[in-house]
Amino acid sequence: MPTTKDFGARAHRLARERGPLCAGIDPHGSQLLNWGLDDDLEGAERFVLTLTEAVADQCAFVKPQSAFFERFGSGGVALLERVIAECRKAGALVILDVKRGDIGSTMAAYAQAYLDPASPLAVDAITVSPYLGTGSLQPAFDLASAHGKGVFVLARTSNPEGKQIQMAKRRDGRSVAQGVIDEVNLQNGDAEPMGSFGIVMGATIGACAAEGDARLRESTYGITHTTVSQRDSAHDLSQFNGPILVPGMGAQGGRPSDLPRVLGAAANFAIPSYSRQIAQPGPATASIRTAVEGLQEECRAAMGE
Ligand SMILES: O=c1ccn([C@@H]2O[C@H](COP(=O)(O)O)[C@@H](O)[C@H]2O)c(=O)[nH]1
Repeated sequence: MPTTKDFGARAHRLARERGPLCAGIDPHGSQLLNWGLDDDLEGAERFVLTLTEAVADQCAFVKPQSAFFERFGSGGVALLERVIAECRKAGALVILDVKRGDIGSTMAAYAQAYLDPASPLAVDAITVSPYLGTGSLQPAFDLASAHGKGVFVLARTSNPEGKQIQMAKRRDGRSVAQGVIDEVNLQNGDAEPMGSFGIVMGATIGACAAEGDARLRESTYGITHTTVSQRDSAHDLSQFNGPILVPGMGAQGGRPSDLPRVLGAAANFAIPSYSRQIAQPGPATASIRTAVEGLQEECRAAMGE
């Protein structure tokens, strides 16, 4: 039974309060150099703590990219723990972009690492990969449900290489991505205002199926989105009832106007995510805050809020 303490409900509430934007915290070598910092642990620390101070009380969502911390070894992981704690203290929901996926028994250990509140790396939600089968992610769904956490499953990623596998056709006619979308949505049931199980849809991908296409599928083939999607060029989000993390904004070319194009009516579930672009005006925190405010407004307007 979903409650107001669940990730979906908390995300919905905070996005309305602070805006839908997710601030990515990626201590990328080139970003450190842009700020006049060395590409080492000390530089990364200055970079991420400055960004955290600028965005964590302003944004509903903060998304550290684990890889950029892990490259510094145990010191980087300790820094990640610190960023998580600071962001949560400032009231932001932390989505750790860690893209885990493994056989069920190992997946349970990954879930424990990030979704068990007793873990030093506990966050509000994580990204996971469904390429060992969406069913292999069940331990993460279960632990998230038990602790009011969220899970975002990669469906259509923002990189051009993703299309070949994600848009491949399954035997039932749906694309691999559509199968993932439908399977994740089963976890959400009829949760209100939305469930805690989300998908990742890059801002740089093709448009969603128009409403008319979804109706045509039903009337012509007597099928619904949960069985077969007849189009392979588009995805159908008309029944999706969870948060949609949208990376690829800014540096990769995605714009707020892409949100309704890619997500259709589900754009109101969008969490548009920017990493490099929000660090660009730094290191002055006031400049970062002003840029984030502008992007929040552009995203809200594009989402029809
Ligand atoms: O499909 C995906 C999934 C995740 N990402 C991650 O988002 C940020 C994007 O960084 P930008 O600087 O805003 O381009 C990065 O951490 C990726 O690993 C993605 O880009 N696409």
